Amino acid sequence: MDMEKVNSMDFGEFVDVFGNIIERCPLIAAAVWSQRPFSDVEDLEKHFFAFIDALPQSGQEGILRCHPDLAGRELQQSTLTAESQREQAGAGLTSLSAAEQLQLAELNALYRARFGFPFVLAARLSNRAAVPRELARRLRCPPAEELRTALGEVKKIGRLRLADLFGADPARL
Ligand SMILES: NC(=O)N[C@H]1NC(=O)NC1=O
Repeated sequence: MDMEKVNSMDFGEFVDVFGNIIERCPLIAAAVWSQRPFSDVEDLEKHFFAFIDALPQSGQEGILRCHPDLAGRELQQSTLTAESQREQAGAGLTSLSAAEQLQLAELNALYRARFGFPFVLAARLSNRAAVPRELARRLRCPPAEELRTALGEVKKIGRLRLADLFGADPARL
């Protein structure tokens, strides 16, 4: 895909293609469409991120709440989005032992109880051993810092998804 094609997309097509750059938040793609034309992928990405940054805290927490748990119920029930399924599988989270699943479920529940939103991590940059370690570490962070960290992970996920669509190297975005 190239930018000329993106800039010529009508609203419906744009939201179909970019609606899940931020997990289950097509509203963000809908808002970004109004800001076309985009000069390059980096510029497009900036608009997604600026929308997130401009939200009040309740909206930012809402974005986090749109994310499925890592190795959670939706993975078990095969109701994840295609992108999330691929990311979680890539990190080995679809082949956890029963004990690993239980450990992650307990940590996910503790995290949600403490912060009021699910634990979000760019699974493609992690692996099945690192996920529970990172979760346990972030559980001890102050809430304001944790919100910033979690939104940073949302952006990493978005950057990787954009890079997939454009066949780009995410490090160069
Ligand atoms: N909870 C959570 O981090 N979920 C997200 N992470 C990721 O890489 N894909 C997701 O859906």
